[in-house]
Amino acid sequence: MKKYKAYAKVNIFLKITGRRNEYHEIVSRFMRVNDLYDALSFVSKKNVQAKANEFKIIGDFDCTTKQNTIYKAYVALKEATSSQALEKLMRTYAIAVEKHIPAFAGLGGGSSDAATYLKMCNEVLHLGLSLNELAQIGLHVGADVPFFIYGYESANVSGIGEVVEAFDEELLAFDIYTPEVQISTPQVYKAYRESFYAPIDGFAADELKKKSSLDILNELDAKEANDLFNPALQEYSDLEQHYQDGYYFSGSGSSFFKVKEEK
Ligand SMILES: C[C@@](CO)(OP(=O)(O)O)[C@H](O)COP(=O)(O)OP(=O)(O)OC[C@H]1O[C@@H](n2ccc(N)nc2=O)[C@H](O)[C@@H]1O
Ligand SMILES: Nc1ncnc2c1ncn2[C@@H]1O[C@H](COP(=O)(O)OP(=O)(O)O)[C@@H](O)[C@H]1O
Repeated sequence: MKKYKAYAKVNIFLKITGRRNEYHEIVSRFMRVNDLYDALSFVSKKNVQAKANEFKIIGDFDCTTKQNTIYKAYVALKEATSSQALEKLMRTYAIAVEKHIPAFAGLGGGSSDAATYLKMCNEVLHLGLSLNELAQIGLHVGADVPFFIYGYESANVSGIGEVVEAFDEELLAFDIYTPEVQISTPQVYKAYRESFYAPIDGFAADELKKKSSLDILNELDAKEANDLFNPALQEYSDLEQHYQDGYYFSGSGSSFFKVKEEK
């Protein structure tokens, strides 16, 4: 069976521009991590231990099936399309995931799996959904899902994650370090809101959106580049000891990254 790659991402910069209900509006440069991905495939239930009516995910996860973003993507797709063929597909096949992207890492692993699953279903079932439609469905699963639906190597992402604009630049290679600190995204946003709230204005956001990722990383330090780094340090005191000079913080953490040095 064909294998589909679900890439990781890093946030080159992530700035808050305001609030929307329970969410925060952001402006962020997302870049794909080309050498870090999960691999997803459909596997016939004849070849695995699974009940006919069970939604079966095979893979190394620390959450239940109902909590898995892939299952959430299935539910969202079913609601959006009422597709009988989708239900039939998941009665016949399990979804196998070779998990390489660490969880709780700020690398978007769960969101990328969900996006890839939506695209796989669209392809094999000939649902004919556009990328915009898939992104809208995916947004119900997580704010990072639309970026992975569009599949750009680099993009400016805004709103709460639903506005994705391709950014034309060279794809960078990264050294990534993921400390074993289980960071909760909602907790970090909450700490930002309560202790660090200082949204940037539209002019500053536009300036950032125009700059290449290399220029951003040359000009800003880790705290300037990511508004969620200070709140994450406040909430997770263990994080400080893992921070090394020259590294940047991805999303709500816990991963740090830097551009790979050429050998
Ligand atoms: C911080 C970022 C940056 O890329 O990603 P990660 O570091 O988690 O990968 C995203 O903004 C996270 O995206 P994601 O992890 O998909 O968030 P969701 O599941 O949609 O939201 C979880 C919770 O985080 C908070 N949240 C999320 C996104 C956002 N723009 N504002 C928020 O305040 C809300 O409290 C929300 O209920
Ligand atoms: N397909 C999935 N892959 C990874 N984690 C998942 C998935 N589905 C649900 N989760 C849960 O989501 C949380 C972490 O999400 P993940 O996307 O890996 O991290 P982050 O949002 O920090 O990038 C954990 O609670 C994990 O159990």
